[in-house]
Amino acid sequence: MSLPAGVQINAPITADYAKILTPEAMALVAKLHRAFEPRRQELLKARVARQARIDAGEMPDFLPETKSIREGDWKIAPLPKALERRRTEITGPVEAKMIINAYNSGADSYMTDFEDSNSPKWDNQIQGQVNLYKAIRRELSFKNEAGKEYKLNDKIATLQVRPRGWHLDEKHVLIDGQRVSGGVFDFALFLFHNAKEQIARGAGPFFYLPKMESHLEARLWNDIFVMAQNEIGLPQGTIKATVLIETILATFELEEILYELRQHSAGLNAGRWDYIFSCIKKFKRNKDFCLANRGAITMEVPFMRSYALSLVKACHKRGAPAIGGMSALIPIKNDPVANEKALAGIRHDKTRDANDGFDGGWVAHPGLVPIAAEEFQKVLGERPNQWEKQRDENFGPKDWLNFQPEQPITEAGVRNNINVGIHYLGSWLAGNGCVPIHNLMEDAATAEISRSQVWQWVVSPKGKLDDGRKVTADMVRAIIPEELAKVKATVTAQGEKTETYDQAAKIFEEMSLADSYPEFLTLPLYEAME
Ligand SMILES: CC(=O)SCCNC(=O)CCNC(=O)[C@H](O)C(C)(C)COP(=O)(O)OP(=O)(O)OC[C@H]1O[C@@H](n2cnc3c(N)ncnc32)[C@H](O)[C@@H]1OP(=O)(O)O
Ligand SMILES: O=CC(=O)O
Ligand SMILES: [Mg+2]
Repeated sequence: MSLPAGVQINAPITADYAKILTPEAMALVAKLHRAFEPRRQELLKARVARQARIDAGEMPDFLPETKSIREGDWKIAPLPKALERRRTEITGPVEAKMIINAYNSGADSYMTDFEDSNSPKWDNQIQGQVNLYKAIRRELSFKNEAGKEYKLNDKIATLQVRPRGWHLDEKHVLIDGQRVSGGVFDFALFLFHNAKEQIARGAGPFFYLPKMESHLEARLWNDIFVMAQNEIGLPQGTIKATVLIETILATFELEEILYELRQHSAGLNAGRWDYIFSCIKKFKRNKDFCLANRGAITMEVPFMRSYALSLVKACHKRGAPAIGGMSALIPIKNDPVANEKALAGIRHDKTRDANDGFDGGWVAHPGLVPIAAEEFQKVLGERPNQWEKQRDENFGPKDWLNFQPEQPITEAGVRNNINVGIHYLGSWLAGNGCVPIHNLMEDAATAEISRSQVWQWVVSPKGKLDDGRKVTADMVRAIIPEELAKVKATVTAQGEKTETYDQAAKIFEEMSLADSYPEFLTLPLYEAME
């Protein structure tokens, strides 16, 4: 297959993949890479430098140089009709059956995911692009092993696409000998093949942008949008993107992020799981900071609540949608009592978000769409959104950095983190990036919390169990084989292979006991995968 000069693909290219990896589409990838890769690398270096300053005791605050943006009178550009109603947004990995089920779920919108819920194997990435290409043209179908056929309904959800974050490379694609950004690769291929088709069908190229830490990172996406629109002949402002506020540092730049993307913004989303992970990651070496068991860090604890309400306030002040995040609760089969409890938990989550002013929220599973829809209906009635609802609290650093509760930390909590971490890593290495574990949705973001808590409880003087024992490296080393055995038994009982789980346990131990904390668990995992 012919590729533009300087472009190399070191992975299999099937006949279907060749329809995506065309010379013209790869030329766009190469153009964006050559124009913007130096800036991506600078921004990644700036993250490392900032982390070093935080490790040395610097605390984040509002940026003095962007005061005029926070105080200025501006709004984001008007949104297309297709993005006015987003009460229910279902999310999920880019597999054919799940794409069809999500599109047909009755949700207003569907965020298809190359990120947290996707394991970025070459085949997952490119087959995902093939699936979306077909789905947008209504050519996607699927038949399961029992012969059940899946097709798209007449009425389907509005598509939004989440490319990978700035930290991830696509190692199979080299441009001038250098790895391309995973996010730029996912974005450019999708946009090149589908934007005009989506517009012709009454929607548009809509994206979700993950894990950003500053408005300068948002500016990079904006500049990429501008060049990509020019390259493929789309009017400026056609692309719309919702930014996930899922790092503690981004909370200090909510309005700046909206401002950078104001021609392309579709609002902000409260990505709670990566947010908790980011709080742990950023302040993990601060002796005063140590969060309790994962289950105790709910949306109702003060630092999470102040973040969520600040996000609604910033969005509505700027005419932008505020979209709520995802509860990890999912329907539970074969246990009606536990199922009722899980569904009540979802209802509670959506009721709170709707009353707080969010315009919609995420669900993990089609069975949860009607519940989320009902709760938003109660608050919104006939209105498609509540962009007009203004909040007037003035939360700031002392609220966002008030990291409580610190207790309980229990042996069960340590074991749960180790069990979930190994289970998720093993599944990810096998190519599945979203897994039900102990009746909860687990993806890269939730697994990051688990492995980071183990690291922090070992390192922090506050990492003590409720019975007085200190969490130590020896304790973790002793628990890992016990939890690995439990994980393997569970996976075997589900009829799946366990061959990736020993490696997962090894990587988990290395990551949670290393002196130098790996910035993302997906970085060593990605190097370990083909
Ligand atoms: C922190 C964040 O980033 S959140 C965003 C990322 N996370 C996600 O997107 C979560 C996506 N959700 C999922 O992957 C799944 O719901 C899981 C893994 C949590 C649970 O999956 P399962 O145990 O297979 O669910 P279950 O067996 O109840 O599924 C029933 C049906 O619903 C489908 N389904 C479940 N979740 C989804 C979904 N999110 N999208 C589309 N279809 C779905 C299943 O494919 C299955 O279809 P079938 O009956 O036609 O075979
Ligand atoms: O991407 C969402 C999150 O909660 O993380
Ligand atoms: Mg996330």
